[in-house]
Amino acid sequence: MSEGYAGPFIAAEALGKQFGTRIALADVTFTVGPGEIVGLLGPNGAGKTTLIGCLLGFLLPSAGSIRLFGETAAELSPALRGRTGFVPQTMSGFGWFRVGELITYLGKFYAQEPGAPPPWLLDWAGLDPKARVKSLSGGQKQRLAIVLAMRHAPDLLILDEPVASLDPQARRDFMALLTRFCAQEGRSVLISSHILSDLEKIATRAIFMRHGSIIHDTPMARFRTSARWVAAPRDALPQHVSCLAEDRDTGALLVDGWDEASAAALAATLGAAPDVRIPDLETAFLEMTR
Ligand SMILES: Nc1ncnc2c1ncn2[C@@H]1O[C@H](COP(=O)(O)OP(=O)(O)OP(=O)(O)O)[C@@H](O)[C@H]1O
Repeated sequence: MSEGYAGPFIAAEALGKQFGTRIALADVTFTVGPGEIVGLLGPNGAGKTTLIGCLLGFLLPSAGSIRLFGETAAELSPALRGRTGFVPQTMSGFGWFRVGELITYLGKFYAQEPGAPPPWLLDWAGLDPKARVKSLSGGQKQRLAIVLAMRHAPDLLILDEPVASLDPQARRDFMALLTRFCAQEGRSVLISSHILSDLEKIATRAIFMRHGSIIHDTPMARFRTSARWVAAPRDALPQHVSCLAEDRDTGALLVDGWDEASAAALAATLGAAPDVRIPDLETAFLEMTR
């Protein structure tokens, strides 16, 4: 990132990825700016891990481009790599290292060696620095992966299903920790998770993926104020309201762009006030990605 760079931290443009004939990503375009906590939502096989792989330069795009801090992701300079942190789905390897040794050892790979992790991060993780990595439980290994990704105070943190093996208390504490991390001016998070109640609390934006494509990208503030379940026929919706999905059980429509004017217009069309409900992220997700 050149001095004074003020663009998005992540910029994907018409990104595509194929494995042989299998299309894992198709025409994915989005940006993530400073200060955003972006939740990446999608059912199994939607392409989240592939997208993260392209972001980290582990996978090369088959089409389009993906840039971090303005530079091609796969050719990121060591200095910019040091401004990112990554938490994988599972941490493997390094079994014979002791926790403290591994933290010190991996610090040596940075362009500028970071100091020891901040005490609040180590307190959260609660790991014995003398314990062998191979002796840690799945949840403890995940805490270690989080310490390793955050120890150098990266500007951009990318997390692929980071909380699946954390217990409820550790998960809750981690979500608070992420919010605290982003409160530092200008830091960003891209987090893929199936625990939508967590994302609902901390994300500032949600990107919904299905079959390798983005099907909806919304600020959470907009989702809260203008996404609604509305009991009405599709052709009765006011023009400025778009339909995102239909609840197969009740027939209600999930709409975006709902406001007071929509309610008045629809009531006039139907001759009665429609039944309108506020969606949660999980039910919206289930109907949109079905
Ligand atoms: N190395 C690979 N070779 C072939 N196909 C692959 C490879 N990696 C991923 N895929 C395919 O690409 C698609 C997207 O997979 P991906 O792992 O990105 O999904 P995901 O959204 O992360 O899923 P999950 O929630 O289960 O982790 C799937 O159809 C998957 O089978």
